Amino acid sequence: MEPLYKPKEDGKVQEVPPEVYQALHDFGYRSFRPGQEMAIMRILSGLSTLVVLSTGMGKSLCYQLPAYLYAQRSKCITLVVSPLVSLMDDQLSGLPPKLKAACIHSNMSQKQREAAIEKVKAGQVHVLLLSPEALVGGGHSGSGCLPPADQLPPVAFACIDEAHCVSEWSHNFRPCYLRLCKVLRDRLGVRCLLGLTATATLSTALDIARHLDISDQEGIAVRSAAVPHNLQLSVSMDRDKDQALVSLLKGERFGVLDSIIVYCTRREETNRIAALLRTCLQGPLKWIAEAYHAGMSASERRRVQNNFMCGELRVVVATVAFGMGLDKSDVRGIVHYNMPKSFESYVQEIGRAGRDGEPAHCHLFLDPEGGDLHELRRHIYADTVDYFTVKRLVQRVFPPCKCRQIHQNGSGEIEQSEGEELVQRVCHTHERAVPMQDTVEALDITEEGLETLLCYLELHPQRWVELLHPTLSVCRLVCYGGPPQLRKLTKICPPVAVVLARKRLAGEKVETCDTLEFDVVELADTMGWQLPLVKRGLRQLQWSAGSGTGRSGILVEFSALSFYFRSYGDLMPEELDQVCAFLHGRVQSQERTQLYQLKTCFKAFHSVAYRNCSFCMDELDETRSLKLKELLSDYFDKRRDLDMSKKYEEDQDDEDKTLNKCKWEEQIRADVRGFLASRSDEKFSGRAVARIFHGIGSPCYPAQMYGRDRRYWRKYIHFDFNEIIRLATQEIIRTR
Ligand SMILES: Nc1ncnc2c1ncn2[C@@H]1O[C@H](COP(=O)(O)OP(=O)(O)OP(=O)(O)O)[C@@H](O)[C@H]1O
Repeated sequence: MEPLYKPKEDGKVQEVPPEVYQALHDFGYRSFRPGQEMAIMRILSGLSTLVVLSTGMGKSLCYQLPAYLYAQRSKCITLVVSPLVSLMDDQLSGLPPKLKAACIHSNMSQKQREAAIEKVKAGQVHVLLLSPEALVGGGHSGSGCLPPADQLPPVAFACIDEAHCVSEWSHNFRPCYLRLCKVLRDRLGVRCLLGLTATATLSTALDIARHLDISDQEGIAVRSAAVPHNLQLSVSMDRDKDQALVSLLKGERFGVLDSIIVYCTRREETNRIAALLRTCLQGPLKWIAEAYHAGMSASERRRVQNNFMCGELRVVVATVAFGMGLDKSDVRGIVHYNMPKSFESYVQEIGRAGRDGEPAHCHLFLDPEGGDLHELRRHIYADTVDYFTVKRLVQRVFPPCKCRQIHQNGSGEIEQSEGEELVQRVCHTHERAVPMQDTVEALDITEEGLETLLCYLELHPQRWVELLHPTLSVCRLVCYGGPPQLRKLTKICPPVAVVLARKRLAGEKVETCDTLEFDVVELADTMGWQLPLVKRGLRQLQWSAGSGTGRSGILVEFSALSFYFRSYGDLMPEELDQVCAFLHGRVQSQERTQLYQLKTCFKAFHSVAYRNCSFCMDELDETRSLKLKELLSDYFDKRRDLDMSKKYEEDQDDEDKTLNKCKWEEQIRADVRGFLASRSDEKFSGRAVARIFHGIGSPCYPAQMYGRDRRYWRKYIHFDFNEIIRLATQEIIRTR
C-alpha cells in the first residue's frame, strides 16, 4: 500500500503534520514520548522501523497511531503479531476506543476465528492482532488462519511485537518468527514492517533490523537507557537466603514499600516462600504475600493479580509468568530470589518497578556456591544436539535423488572448468516432508529444536533448504468397494495410478489391494505437480463424480504433520559432511555463546555483590548500584560479535577443569556403569546419560520417568556437561 507521506529526497521523514498531532490528541495524549514521533513518522512514510524501548515507555502508540491514520485515509488493516496469546484479550480491551480491533489466535474456536475474519473482510477492523501461529501455521492444523491476501483489505503495515524473537542470537529465538517475515512479505505483500522490543543489545538490534530489511541508519528508531535512573540496584550473596529475604523485607529500604514482586525460578519455591513471608512478616495489608505461577488455575491467578493491582496484596512471590503485560505503575520493589537467566531478563524484570518515575528498589540474591548458575546452564544444554544426531537429521533432509544420474545419461559427463572438476548442481531442489512426531522420537530433539536446525540451514548463505509451511504428508486412501474400485481410480486420478504402478514395480501384489498409504509430498514432487493440486484431487475422490453431494465409498485421510521444505538431492558425500559440520558448529557456537553470556552475567553481579544483605538492607551505597548500571549499559550498548564462542573458549578455566576432572572422573565413570547396569535393557547415548545426570528431560527420556531415580537424576549438575558426555560415551563403548 502507498505510504501516507512521501519521505524527503534524502530519505528522511517530513516534519510532523498537524493531522498527526490531532490524532495524538484524539488518543488522549498531549505530546509524544521520546522516540514515538520518529517511529510513527517513519511508518507513515512506509519505512520499516525497529523500536527498542524499555517496558512501559509507550511502544504500543507507535503502531496504534499509524494504524488509525492509515485507516482514516482508506479501507485497510494493520496486522499486529504478538506471541503472548494469554495477553491478547487484555491488549484488545486496552486499545484506544477509536481503534477498532479484532484478534485471531490458536486458543479461539473455529467459529470465533471465522467471526473475526468476517469482520476483517467487511472492513470493520483497523487492527488485527494475531499470534505467530495464526499467521504462519504450526500446531496441529499446520496452516495459518488468515484467508488469502486478495480476500483481505490491503495491509497498511505489519507490527511485530517482541521482535527480538526473530534473531537467532537473541535470548529468545523463535524459529517461526523467521517464517513470519517471509509470510508477511510474500503472501500478504507487506512492504513496511515495524518491530517492537523492550530488550535487545545493540548487536541483536542490528541483527533484527537485517531480518526486517532495515538498511538505513535511522531504521533503529530509539534505544532507551538499559536501566531507568530511578531504580536502585543491589546484589548480595547470603548463605541463608530465606532468612536474608525476610530481613531485607523488614529492613528500612524494603520495609516501607507497598508493592513488591519476588521472583523465583521454580514454581514450588514460590509457594514455599510466600508461606514463609506470611509467617514472618506482619502488616496492615489484608494479604501480605501470595504465590503466582503458570501452574495455578486461571481464576486463582486472576485473584492474586487483582489483589496486587488494587494494592491489597503487598508481595507477590512469582515465577517470570507474572508481570508480562502488567500495567501497574507503582510497583516499588523487585527482589530476585534466584539469578535471572540473562541480562535481558533481569532488565525486563526490574523494569516492572518504578514506572511512575518515583524511586524504586531492586535486590538480587546471588548463590555464593554458583547453584543458580548450574541450574541455568542445564537449560542451555537441553537445547543442544550432538554430531551423530545432526548427521541423522541431515540424512533425512537431503535424501539422494536421481537428478544427477538422469543428467549424466543425457549429457554424457559432468562439466569441467579450467582443469578443475566442479561440483555442478544438477538438482533444482525437491519438495520434501519430514514428519515431526516421528523425527522428534527418533532423534530425541524437541519440535522447536528441529525447527531451529532447519532454520540454520535456510539462513546459511548457500540456502541449503527453503522452508515452506508445515503440512500433513501421509495420505491414506481406502476403497470400500474393494480392489476393483481402486483399479478404476487409476484411470481418473494419475497420482493413484503412479502409487499403484510403483507398488507393482516393487513386486507387491496390487490385484488384492484396496488401501494405499503414501507420502503425498514425495509423490507430488516426483510427478512435478503442485502439492495443493494433488491433495485437492485426492480429496475429491471421496465424492461421486457428477452427483455433487453423493459419497463415493472412498476414504481419503491426511495425517502426520511434517516440516515441509525444498532441498537438494544431489549433494556429494563431502558436501553432506560440510552441511553436518556447519550445523554442528552452529549448535556449538550457540551453546558456547549462551554459556559465555551466562557466566558474564554471573561475574557482573558477583563484582558488585555485598557479602550479605545486611550491608544494603537499610540504606544503599550508590556506587555499587551505578557500577551495575554501567555494566548493563556496556552490555546493551556496545557493538560486539553475536557469536561469542571464541570468547567462551578463551575464558574456559583449564586449571579448574582439571581439578574437577581428577576429583570426579572416577566417581562419574562408576556412576555411569551403575546407571547402565540398572537399565541394561535400554539403550543410551553419552548425551542421554549426561542429560539424566544433569536432570534434563528430553522427548525420549522424560523427566517424569527418569527423574524418579534420585540416585542419578541431577547428580552432577555442577560438573561440565560435555565432559560427562565424553566419560559416559567411553563407558558405553566399554560395556558393549
Ligand atoms: N505520548 C504519551 N503520553 C502519555 N502517556 C503515554 C504516551 N504513550 C504511551 N503512554 C502511556 O504509557 C503506558 C505504557 O505504554 P505501553 O503499554 O505502550 O508501553 P510498552 O512500551 O508497550 O510496554 P510493554 O513493553 O510492557 O508492552 C500506557 O499507560 C500508555 O497510555
